[in-house]
Formats: sequence, structure tokens, C-alpha cells
Amino acid sequence: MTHKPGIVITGASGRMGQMLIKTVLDSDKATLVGAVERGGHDWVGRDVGEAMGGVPLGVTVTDDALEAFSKAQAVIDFTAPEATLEFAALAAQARAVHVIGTTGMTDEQIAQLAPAARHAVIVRAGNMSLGVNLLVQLTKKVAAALDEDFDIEVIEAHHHHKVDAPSGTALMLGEAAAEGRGVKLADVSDRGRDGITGARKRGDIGFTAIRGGDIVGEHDVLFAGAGERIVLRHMATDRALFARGALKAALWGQDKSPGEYDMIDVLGL
Ligand SMILES: NC(=O)c1ccc[n+]([C@@H]2O[C@H](COP(=O)([O-])OP(=O)(O)OC[C@H]3O[C@@H](n4cnc5c(N)ncnc54)[C@H](O)[C@@H]3O)[C@@H](O)[C@H]2O)c1
Ligand SMILES: O=C(O)C1=N[C@H](C(=O)O)CCC1
Repeated sequence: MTHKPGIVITGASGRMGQMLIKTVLDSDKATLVGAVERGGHDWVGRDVGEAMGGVPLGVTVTDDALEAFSKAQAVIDFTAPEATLEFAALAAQARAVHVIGTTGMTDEQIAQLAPAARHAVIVRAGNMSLGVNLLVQLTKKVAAALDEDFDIEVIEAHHHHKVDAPSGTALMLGEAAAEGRGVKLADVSDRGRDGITGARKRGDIGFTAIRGGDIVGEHDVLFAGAGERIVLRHMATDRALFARGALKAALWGQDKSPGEYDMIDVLGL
């Protein structure tokens, strides 16, 4: 029998945490060996299966991340920026693959992952789905083919609990559009228009964030020209999509050298 990598899920009680636990349990390629929550959370000390309203799974939710990671081959982490930075150092110490789905990290926080990536594999992406990563590649191609006569706008919509904007996916799409155009996103990014903004600046890449209800995640990249518009669209209707991608990344990372990777690497796009 081949060895199944042991997986720890951080943020176990979260929307993605619970989806990731179900995805690992449903997989015949990996085993759930740990579940981590923040100190003081009422799931800590409980069996994770029972806490999720099901049967006991023999895995107790812990706030001791290093202890949990030391038994694992991979950590799948969809939590919050500060927590993810802490987990990166601990996953590196345990030599476990660290799959990061957390969004809303600043450029400075992303740079702080580098020391951990010298010791362990880190796969980080603002969106783990095949469809969005294909859309990233398409966006790059379309942006490279069109000149600044086409205004680029990224429009995203998510559920009302989401705390960061623009979404990680919108930023991936914006980066891809900027790369296609041969410019730096930071130089052309236009976020949060309000009031007398003045006319749109040629070459800018605009972002709009919609928040409402239970929208899982929707992204449009609009190329608006004179007399015509092109819209590239992805619509996620089920969070399982992201969890499946994250598990794929955790398995893919098992035989890779330490370093920072993304889903384009995992999916070979
Ligand atoms: N990359 C992707 O494909 C993708 C997909 C969906 C969501 N996300 C991102 O994943 C993150 C989580 O999303 P969510 O909807 O599950 O949020 P959520 O609020 O439902 O869950 C976050 C969980 O993290 C836990 N947490 C926070 N700090 C912690 C700590 N120090 N230790 C342990 N646990 C801690 C919280 O208690 C909570 O259970 C967000 O950044 C979101 O944008 C990414
Ligand atoms: O629910 C969320 O939060 C999501 N976050 C990611 C993002 O910021 O793009 C991916 C889609 C869902």
C-alpha cells in the first residue's frame, strides 16, 4: 500500500476549514492527521468530527500548531494573514508542505514568507481553482493582444462575510492583465472610486468589489473599447472547488524542492 500524506487543516471551524476537512476525508490519497484553531476558540479540545456535527474522527482540535504540524506532511491554511505568517515558520520547522489560500496579505507580509520557503515547499494562490488559473492565463494573453484603447476593469463579487478587498483572485487577474501589458500593477491600479474622480486615466486597471449574501466568488475581467467589449468571466458556485485545488497542491508539493510556488505551477498551465 502506498503512503498517504498526513494533512493538517488550520482554521478548522471556518467556511473553508470545514470544506477542506470534508475534502480530505473524502479523498483516498490523503489522511486527516490534525485540525488547528486559534487559542480560546470553543472547538479547541473537541473531536473535529463531533464539532462539525458528525461522527467522531479521532482528531482533536488543537491550538498547538507546531505539535500538529510535526505529525504531518502538509498543512492547508485558509485563515488570516497574521496567522498564516506564524504557520509558515512552523510548517517550515516541521518540513511540511504549506498550502496557503489566505488572501489579504500585504506585499510586506508576502515577502516575510521567503525564509520559510528556504526550508519547505510553499504553494500560495488567491484562488485554487483550475478555472480561475486558466482565466489568469487568458487575461494575460488578451491584455497583451490589445492596446490601451481598451480599458481594463476587474469586477468581483463575494459573500457579506468577506473581510478583504479587492479579492485575492481579483489581484491575480489584475497582475496578469498588467503583465500582459508590460506594466507594473502598482503603477496603474485604480481602486475605490468615489466622488468627483475625474475622467478615467488611460492605461489604468480598475477594481470594483461587490459584497452581498452568500455569493461564493465571481470575477469578470472587462476589456472595454470603442464600440465593443470583451468580458472574461469565472463563477464559483461551490467552495469544494477551492478545497479540491488546495488538496491537489498539497499532494503535488510532496516531492518538490523547498521554494515558493503557485497554482499555475501545480496545474502545469
Ligand atoms: N485561495 C482560495 O482559493 C480561497 C478560497 C476561499 C477563501 N479563501 C481565503 O481563505 C481565508 C479564509 O476564508 P473563510 O471564508 O474560510 O473565512 P472564515 O472566517 O470562515 O475562517 C477563517 C478561520 O481561521 C481561523 N483562524 C484565524 N486566526 C487563526 C489562528 N491564529 N490560528 C488558527 N485559526 C485561526 C478562524 O477562527 C476561522 O475559523 C480568507 O482569507 C479567504 O479570502 C481563499
Ligand atoms: O470566500 C472568499 O473569501 C474567497 N476568497 C478568495 C479571494 O479572495 O479571491 C477566492 C474566492 C473565495
